[in-house]
Amino acid sequence: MFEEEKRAAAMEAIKHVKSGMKLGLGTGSTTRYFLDALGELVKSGKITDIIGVPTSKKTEEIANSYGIKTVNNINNIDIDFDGADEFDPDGNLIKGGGGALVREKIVAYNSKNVFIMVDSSKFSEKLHKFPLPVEVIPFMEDQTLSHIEELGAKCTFRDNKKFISDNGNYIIDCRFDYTDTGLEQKIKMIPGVVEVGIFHNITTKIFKGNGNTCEIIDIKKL
Ligand SMILES: O=C(CO)[C@H](O)[C@H](O)COP(=O)(O)O
Repeated sequence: MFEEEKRAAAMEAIKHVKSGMKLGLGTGSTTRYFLDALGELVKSGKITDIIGVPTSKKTEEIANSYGIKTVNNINNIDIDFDGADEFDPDGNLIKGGGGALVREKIVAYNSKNVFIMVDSSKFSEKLHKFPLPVEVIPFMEDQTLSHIEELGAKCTFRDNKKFISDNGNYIIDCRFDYTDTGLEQKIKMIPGVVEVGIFHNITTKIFKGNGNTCEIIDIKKL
């Protein structure tokens, strides 16, 4: 439904890619528009010497199909390009709808700039719409879920534990009345929790599709 807006966001964001850059490569349908456009630029030789850090096996496969070099361990990533499931006016994000939140947060945290590409449906004044994804190890996982529920959520294992992340873990989708960023630390303290899909104070710019145009929201000064 919002495909035109996703594409508009990706086409605006990709203008910031320069040859020789180290890029974080996100996961999801919006980032797919970015990856396909980047792939065409690399194939045509308009952009060269890119190194990508993929945030999922799917993204790695797409990048490699275009001949983009990918690595899993590198310093000084210039720009991380990724999507989000929900964002607020301060650039706080909910991520993990595609189950890639662990690698996405590691890449974002280690990038000089984080550019988030979204369609207009992802905006909320306060984060509350999208259930908060939490990645947990497959050991005593039912107890881990119970401890998260004690914080005020209704939790379910994604696809009844049939969904397994690229890291071999389960994802729990947590429905809070609204997702206060303070929950990130409270949930991460629970033994068994690997990562929480709250991305607080990480975003540099948001590229928000609006019809066939894109609004750029500056969160942090570059
Ligand atoms: O966090 C993510 C994956 O873990 C995705 O970036 C997020 O789910 C947005 O995906 P889409 O662009 O398909 O809406």
